[in-house]
Amino acid sequence: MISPVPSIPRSAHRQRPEATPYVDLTRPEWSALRDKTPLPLTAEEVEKLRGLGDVIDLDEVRDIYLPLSRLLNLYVGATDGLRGALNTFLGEQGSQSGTPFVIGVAGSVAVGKSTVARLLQALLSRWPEHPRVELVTTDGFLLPTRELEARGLMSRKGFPESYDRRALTRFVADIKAGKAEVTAPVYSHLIYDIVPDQRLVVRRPDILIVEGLNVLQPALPGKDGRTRVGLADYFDFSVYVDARTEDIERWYLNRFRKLRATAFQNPSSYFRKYTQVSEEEALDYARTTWRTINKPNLVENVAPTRGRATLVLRKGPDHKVQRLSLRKL
Ligand SMILES: Nc1ncnc2c1ncn2[C@@H]1O[C@H](COP(=O)(O)OP(=O)(O)O)[C@@H](O)[C@H]1O
Ligand SMILES: CC(C)(COP(=O)(O)O)[C@@H](O)C(=O)NCCC(=O)O
Repeated sequence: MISPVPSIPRSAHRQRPEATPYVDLTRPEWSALRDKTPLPLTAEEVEKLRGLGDVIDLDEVRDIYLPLSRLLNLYVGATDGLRGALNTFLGEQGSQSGTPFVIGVAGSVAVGKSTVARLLQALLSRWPEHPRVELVTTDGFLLPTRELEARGLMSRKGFPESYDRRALTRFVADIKAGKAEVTAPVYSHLIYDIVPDQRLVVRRPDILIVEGLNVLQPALPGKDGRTRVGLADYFDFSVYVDARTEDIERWYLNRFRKLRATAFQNPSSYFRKYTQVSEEEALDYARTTWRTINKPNLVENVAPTRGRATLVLRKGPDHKVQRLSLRKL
């Protein structure tokens, strides 16, 4: 008689480690790597970081962002080595040089992308191997207000369709190709629109940081159904800044409250009207914007790209990074 195949007890299924392309680290595990990081921060550099105008806890810089700048420094060197190997293989047809290392920084509105990107720019530029670090935010590629209005997209600002995605991809492709000078439009939070007649100029950086909500979105297929080259195809490394949605909403409302007391007071500010009403009325508007625009965009478009990042930084309610997931090679 054939004996039946023994069934695997349910508990064994549960214990089998889940296959994942990431190595997960707790905050203490990651911050221990700090000791292996050359270039500790000098007092002068600490002052410079403070000058960025962000509320940054310096322990957070030492524990999280300093080791991250070391990891990125290693990646830049290793990518140069790989490029050398490729050039050797391709010979005449290869000969790529002076190609900048491109880092994408993704995440929800108000999760802290700009703060992370500015910190990385400051920390990475301290390394003698790559002193020229440029930072570009994707808002420059939002369609101008008149175009958003014409397409009925004013309440979809930040959604993938509110950008000129082709121009954004071309911009990064040109920088990656080593073009001497590449320009981009400029967005102003003050006027809530693209600034006419102003361009941002990028001249052959060692590292380019591209920060924006949708930088990890795959390209839409072409009309012929073929896959197109997308922005993320040009990234050498990407960071997804992650946190609980309720925490992000709170940060969004806090930032709105702070801006109401500062930048919105400017007579040219698009949001000046919210300084003329009560704080509660102003916050009601911000809550509605969160509920109808930024949260749906996070859920539908931004969060689904998390799994494409090289590194996921998971923040706690106080903005401190609690866990990190780093893609294995
Ligand atoms: N590490 C941090 N510590 C404390 N506050 C932070 C930190 N990072 C961001 N914030 C605050 O959270 C809010 C959103 O950050 P910001 O970088 O403007 O987000 P995003 O660029 O993703 O919209 C801002 O008010 C910012 O000052
Ligand atoms: C300008 C943004 C779309 C972010 O752009 P990004 O640089 O991430 O491409 C966003 O900050 C924004 O203004 N969203 C519109 C809804 C709101 O006012 O919060």
